[in-house]
Amino acid sequence: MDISEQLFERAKRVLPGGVNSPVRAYRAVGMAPRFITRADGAYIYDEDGKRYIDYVCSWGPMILGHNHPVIREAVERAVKDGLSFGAPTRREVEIAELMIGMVPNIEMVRMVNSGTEAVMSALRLARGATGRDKLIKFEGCYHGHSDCMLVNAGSSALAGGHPSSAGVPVGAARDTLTAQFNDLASVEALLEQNPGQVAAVIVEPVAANMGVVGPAPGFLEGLRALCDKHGSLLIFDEVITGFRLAPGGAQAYFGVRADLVTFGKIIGGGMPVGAYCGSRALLEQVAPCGPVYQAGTLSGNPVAMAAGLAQLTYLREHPEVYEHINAKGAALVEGLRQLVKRTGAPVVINQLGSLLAPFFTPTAVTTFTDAKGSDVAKYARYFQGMLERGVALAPAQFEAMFISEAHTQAELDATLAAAEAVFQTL
Ligand SMILES: Cc1ncc(COP(=O)(O)O)c(C=O)c1O
Ligand SMILES: N[C@H](C=O)CCC(=O)O
Repeated sequence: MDISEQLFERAKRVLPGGVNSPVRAYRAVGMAPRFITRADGAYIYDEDGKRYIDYVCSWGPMILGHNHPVIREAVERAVKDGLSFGAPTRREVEIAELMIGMVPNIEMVRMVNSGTEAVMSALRLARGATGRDKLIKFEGCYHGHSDCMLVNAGSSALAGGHPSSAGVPVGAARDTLTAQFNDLASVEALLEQNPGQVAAVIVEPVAANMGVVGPAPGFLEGLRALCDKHGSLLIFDEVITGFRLAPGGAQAYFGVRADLVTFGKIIGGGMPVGAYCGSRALLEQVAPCGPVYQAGTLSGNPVAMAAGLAQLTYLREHPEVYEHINAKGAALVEGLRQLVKRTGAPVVINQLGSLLAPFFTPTAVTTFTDAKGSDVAKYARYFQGMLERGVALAPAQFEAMFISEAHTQAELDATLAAAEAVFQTL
């Protein structure tokens, strides 16, 4: 047993499944997880001294690569002033101003500690503001683990076989209606069957927890129109797409306005942060201004704000980052598609900007049904082969690959060389 395997055995005695988040247990790829000691640039290093090109990027936050000096130094400076005050700070104002300046259609920001909290709070706000209880989400989209969102969810909930979790009271899930991603008619039908009752439609503008599936032309615009027609709020869950597709996120990238937007990941620079944002009229319904209660002991934590502020400031001052990561996404997908042609491997690769996912299926993947129909056992073999060759992909089919500013042509070439070898074995 190598050191990671030994640590995993120890971990399983004290942590459920040996981990603090299910996907990390590598169950979907049938092996023991790597235990990571450090990360730098495009690489992560494990307890056994092995180095991997990292396409997990902490599930998205590390858009500039790991251990970026600008963020590390901001955190080091912040730590010297104390770890938490439970009181307002200048940095919270600065990061909110920065986000409002970069993202269209948001006038106010409330900081929380995770993407889950951001979505849970945005949904409460939507229900409070509209006086309606029902919500529409999409099968295979993941919005964190609040009760009402663990209904037909994606990500590890799907990979682990529990898209609708045990422990969610019937009452908490009853008002969550499920539609199909890229199928406007399924949304329209639910809105018509529940007239005047749907508080919000929540969507990942790019579905990135069923692998990666982009919105079909007109899908997001159609959701906007349906929400307007039925008086429901449109929530973009931009925990993955926010500050990744573009500085203004999916709203800017696709030119569609959302009423509420949730963020996480990138806005924390690697620290635990989430936020929900929208118009002044909506956000002023939140306590202490309005009747929708939401609070947090560590919300707006000064160290987390320093990391997020440093990362977002860097992104605002270096918009070329987006050209770079999107071009690298396009180059990687092009290289992989050529390999698919050459080797005849039955693989479809979806890509939007710096988000990618391979599906082991011969036909296009544009819906959740298509994604679910791909060969997950083959994905597991692909993952294992790539890891052996020093490339760390998401350890489950229903996740995204993330490209950072730190990935260079050398890493892309090494990734393609590894993929060529692995495709031949599948
Ligand atoms: C789109 C989306 N929303 C919400 C979440 C929940 O965020 P967190 O894991 O920070 O709670 C995630 C990821 O986990 C996500 O990908
Ligand atoms: N798909 C999830 C977030 O985007 C993966 C992170 C996790 O569940 O630990």
